[in-house]
This record gives sequence, C-alpha cells and structure tokens, in this order.
Amino acid sequence: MLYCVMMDVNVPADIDPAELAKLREAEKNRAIEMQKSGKFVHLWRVAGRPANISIFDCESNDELHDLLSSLPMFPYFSIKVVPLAKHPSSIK
Ligand SMILES: O=C(O)C[C@H]1C=CC(=O)O1
Repeated sequence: MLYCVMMDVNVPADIDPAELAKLREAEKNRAIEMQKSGKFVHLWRVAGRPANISIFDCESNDELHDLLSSLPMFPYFSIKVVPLAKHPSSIK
C-alpha cells in the first residue's frame, strides 16, 4: 500500500548544536537504510520550509507507524499521512 507522508520538522530552538548534529546524522543514516529497503520510495524537501513530503510503500498501517517511529527525529515531527488508492483515470 502506498502512503503520502507529510512531515513538519519542529526542532526546539534551544537544542544543543552538537546533539542536533548527531541527531541529523543518525536521521540521514536511517532514512538511507529505509530507502534502500524499498519501503521509503520518495523523499522530497518542501521548498522554503523545514518540511518534507515522502511516499512509503508498506504492508500495513502498523508497518508504516513502525518505520516512521524508527526515525531518530520522530519526536520532533508533526506528521500527516494520506493513504493512496488507485485513481480510475491513471494509466500506471
Ligand atoms: O526532512 C527532514 O529534515 C527530516 C527527515 C526525514 C527524513 C530525513 O532524512 O530527514
């Protein structure tokens, strides 16, 4: 099943810069691992905002939740999920 996932990133302004750098590195590594697994199909930055839009291909809502909550920066995200269904006019 495909899901469109929209994340706003809300890192506290007073976070320790060294801690933030570590968190961003861990986040990047986990995101790369998930993309290589084929579950994290697209990842796009929203231009001009600390936000991203992505497409996940998961077996279930539970699997999607497990993947999202495995991201090290998960506590700092506001996430919206839109489950995608086939459009009758789509040729793909
Ligand atoms: O968009 C962000 O900065 C947060 C994030 C989600 C995956 C990733 O690699 O970074």
